[in-house]
Amino acid sequence: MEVREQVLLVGVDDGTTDGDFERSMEELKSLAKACFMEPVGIITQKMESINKGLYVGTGKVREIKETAGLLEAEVIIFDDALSPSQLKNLQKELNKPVLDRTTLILDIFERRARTREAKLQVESAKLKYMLPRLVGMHEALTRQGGTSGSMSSRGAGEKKLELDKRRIERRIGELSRELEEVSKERRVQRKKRVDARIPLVALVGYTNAGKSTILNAMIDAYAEDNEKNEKKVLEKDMLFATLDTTVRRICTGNNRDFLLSDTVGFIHKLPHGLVKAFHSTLEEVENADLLLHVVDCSDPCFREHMQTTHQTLSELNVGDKPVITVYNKADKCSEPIPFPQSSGKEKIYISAKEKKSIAFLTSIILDRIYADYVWEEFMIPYDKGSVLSYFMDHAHVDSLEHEEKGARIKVKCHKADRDKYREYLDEKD
Ligand SMILES: Nc1nc2c(ncn2[C@@H]2O[C@H](COP(=O)(O)OP(=O)(O)OP(=O)(O)O)[C@@H](O)[C@H]2O)c(=O)[nH]1
Ligand SMILES: [Mg+2]
Repeated sequence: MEVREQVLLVGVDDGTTDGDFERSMEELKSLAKACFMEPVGIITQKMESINKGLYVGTGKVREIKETAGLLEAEVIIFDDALSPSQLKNLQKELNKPVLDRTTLILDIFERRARTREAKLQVESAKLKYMLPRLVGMHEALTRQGGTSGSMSSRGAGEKKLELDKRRIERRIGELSRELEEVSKERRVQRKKRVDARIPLVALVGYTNAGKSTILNAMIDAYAEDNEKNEKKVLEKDMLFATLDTTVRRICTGNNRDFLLSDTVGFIHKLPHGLVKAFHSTLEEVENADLLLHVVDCSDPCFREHMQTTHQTLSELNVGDKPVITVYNKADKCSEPIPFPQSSGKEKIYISAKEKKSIAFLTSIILDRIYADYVWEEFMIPYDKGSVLSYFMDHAHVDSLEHEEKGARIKVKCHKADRDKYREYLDEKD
């Protein structure tokens, strides 16, 4: 059996939001577990503001050191992004490896990255985070090696640090060039889709809300049997199961297809730099016609999770896109909520595990993305075959009858198409 590293978790409660702190520490526990670590204890401190030099108070540092010794913790993990000087000082005081929330998230991202783009993005984010913190990391290593103190070894250490810095800077440069290449390929793909005028719907929301489960259920409902398995994505009860953006075509028939994209989940205290690092995968969200904000409404903290998602979306400058809030896992709520049901145009309650809910969600999506579509009847003369085939390819055709003067079709088409082909409208009176 694999030996798990024992870790001690540390957090500061600044008392700003009720219940926020406990939730954050619980989440840190899950993050540590997702990195295959074993949390053996939690130390917390109530403080109005974080200590600039040490994150916690001086007395607390002593307590952490003693507790870590007692519980045989090998690593100490802090619940915030530590500044380079905090990291350096804590490492020195505690004489043990120190990690922070961001490092854990980056570590999980690294494990989960599958596509070339995700791998490049994670490596770049990690190096950018490490660069200003190298000094602290180096000092800790030198101390552990027992070579601190002598002038000659310090000189050698500084030289090594300089070399490491330069190597990392070079690699960051390479990575951003490679990412630009991948991003270009993605843009070509997107242009093809835009030209084909297929609406793009993006699933967004907190990690573990059920985004991938919804995508898979849609594939189950609307894909051919033989391609179901290869199209599906990973859904799992763990943080950040999805790192790559996957776009799938959902074929509901009658020219009412849409593309559905699954994206990386958001989390509380996700560092700004990391959101930016994922910019190119999140471009699908920026280009979406409609966002489905998936919320796990069985989670007691769902309101805070929604808040985090809203913040992250506005960081991505997509805060004003049309949104449907999908309250998912209604089957798991402690207070039963009837589902599927909608509340106004913007909110629906479903369970991704239920077929009826998926059909309901699909009809709500179609109503929204095809809101600019209108029912019309056209009479298209037989010598205008190209107009007829345009409607057959781009409109939702209800009926087609061949009459003496031409083809009579009843369709739901885009308003722009109705205006363009106004002369063929079959106005009865
Ligand atoms: N009971 C119940 N469980 C659900 C429902 N939807 C999803 N789940 C479960 O919730 C867990 C997380 O689902 P995912 O679809 O992987 O969540 P996600 O939003 O894609 O998560 P990330 O990829 O980490 O961002 C899985 O174990 C699902 O089986 C639901 O409606 N009801
Ligand atoms: Mg997922």
